[in-house]
Amino acid sequence: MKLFEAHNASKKIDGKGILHDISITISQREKIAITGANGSGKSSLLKLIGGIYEHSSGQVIRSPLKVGYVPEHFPETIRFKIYEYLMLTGKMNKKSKGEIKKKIEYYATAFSILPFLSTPLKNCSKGTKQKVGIIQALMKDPNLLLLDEPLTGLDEQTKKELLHLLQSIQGECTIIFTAHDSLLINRLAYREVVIENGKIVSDSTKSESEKIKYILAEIPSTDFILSIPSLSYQSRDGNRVEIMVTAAESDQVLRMLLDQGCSIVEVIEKR
Ligand SMILES: Nc1ncnc2c1ncn2[C@@H]1O[C@H](COP(=O)(O)OP(=O)(O)OP(=O)(O)O)[C@@H](O)[C@H]1O
Repeated sequence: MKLFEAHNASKKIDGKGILHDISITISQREKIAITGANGSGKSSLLKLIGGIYEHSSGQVIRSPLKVGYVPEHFPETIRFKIYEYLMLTGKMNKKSKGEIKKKIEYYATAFSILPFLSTPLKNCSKGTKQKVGIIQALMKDPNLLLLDEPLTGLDEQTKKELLHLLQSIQGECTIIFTAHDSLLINRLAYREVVIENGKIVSDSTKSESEKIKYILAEIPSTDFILSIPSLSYQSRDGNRVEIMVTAAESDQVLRMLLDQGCSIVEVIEKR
């Protein structure tokens, strides 16, 4: 199902052309990275897709969508504690108090921010603020999640954590994000749209060898995994880990795991 179509759409603000001749079709469940240099128009394209910017000319068709939008910068002046802020955004989405409480508890646990729920947002780390930004968007149960540079300024560990959280968002949700960070572009997106001076200059889907695979393995100890810095993994129950690799590198990693006496439980490709 198509979620968004633009045909030669342009956007001007105060007479200045920001986006030019944008033609693009986006379908349900896609995971798209919008990349390009600073000031090229990435955020503006994201806003056009989400309906935050209306087009000035051309044609834009949007399906009726619940859009969750995570801005690049969390407003620094918000005086609320995390819990209060999420309650408030939940109420703005017309959810019942019980439902909001349940969702806050669920996402605060999943995003490991339970201990900070009573902390004022302005005192939180950038990573925690970013998680809160994503939670407020997810609480809408969006079918389109838009993230503006979600990993910028975070340390490597928090980047990996957020990557896993974004990958674990199940269902029909379409995710579109702007990024400079190769981690998110390589590991989350299946399609990359490159923008230059407000124009789309490339729109490509990953080849089979670039697709991501997940290896679920039982390992004697995490030391071996930790010794490979580029490998991204998440601990599962007991001594199980889920390791994320590109299809091209999966055979080599499988061999390394077997050499180390690990047993392979499952290898899956996720979309
Ligand atoms: N609301 C606005 N008012 C005026 N100019 C704007 C507005 N939004 C975007 N622009 C201009 O449009 C151009 C593209 O901006 P945009 O934020 O979309 O780029 P970007 O690729 O996301 O940049 P960055 O990587 O630095 O975040 C810039 O020249 C910017 O100044």
